[in-house]
Amino acid sequence: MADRALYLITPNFSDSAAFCSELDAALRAAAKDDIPVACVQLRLKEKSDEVILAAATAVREVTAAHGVAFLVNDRADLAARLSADGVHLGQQDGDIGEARRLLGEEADIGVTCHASRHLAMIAAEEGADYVAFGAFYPSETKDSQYRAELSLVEDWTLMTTMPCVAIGGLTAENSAPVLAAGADYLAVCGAVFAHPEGAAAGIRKFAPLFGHA
Ligand SMILES: Cc1ncc(COP(=O)(O)OP(=O)(O)O)c(N)n1
Ligand SMILES: Cc1ncsc1CCOP(=O)(O)O
Ligand SMILES: [Mg+2]
Repeated sequence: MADRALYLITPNFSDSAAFCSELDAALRAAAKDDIPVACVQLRLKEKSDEVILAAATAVREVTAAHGVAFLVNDRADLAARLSADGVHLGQQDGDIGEARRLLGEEADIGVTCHASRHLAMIAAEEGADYVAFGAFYPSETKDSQYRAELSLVEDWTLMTTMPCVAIGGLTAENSAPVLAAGADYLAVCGAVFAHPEGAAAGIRKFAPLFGHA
């Protein structure tokens, strides 16, 4: 994954065609304005495997067209069936070693570490490729009982070279301190996909954070 970039997380969509059209518009806008996008994580909750697999096929067509990595949330087995670029695992989503076995050495395996340096150190020891800290701000997408502080990111970047993702209520307006603290990726769902003027307008707002007016 490219460094210092957006990490897009899908909303829990039902209409794949409509979502893919929004995603395509967002990725076009990002490319035009030079806004780096490292990956798209397919995060579909409470859906059957068949629904996830069909949605994944549609979303991956869009990510592939834009040269953006495609990650699956929660399910290393589905990520393997899809030959996805990686998987994001929460603390209850299975074992990093098993995900590595299923996905191979090249896959990106990320792990939710909430607001805990201890969890991040364990994930690093177990072979994760990145750790995710959050929530930094209240999120409309997912309630989180954890609140991460900027100092956690600062400490992590001093301690290790392992990339870290920041997540939770991130917007173009509140993310500058998170990047300044050393976060490699800004994981964003609502600020892009729930933007009132559409996902392309949502993603354009992030341009100044990546050095573009
Ligand atoms: C990049 C990233 N960070 C954290 C999460 C949250 O994962 P998890 O705690 O497993 O919660 P769900 O997303 O599965 O509800 C994530 N998905 N992505
Ligand atoms: C999956 C997840 N985990 C912690 S907050 C969150 C949701 C991120 O979405 P948003 O960018 O809309 O807050
Ligand atoms: Mg999960």
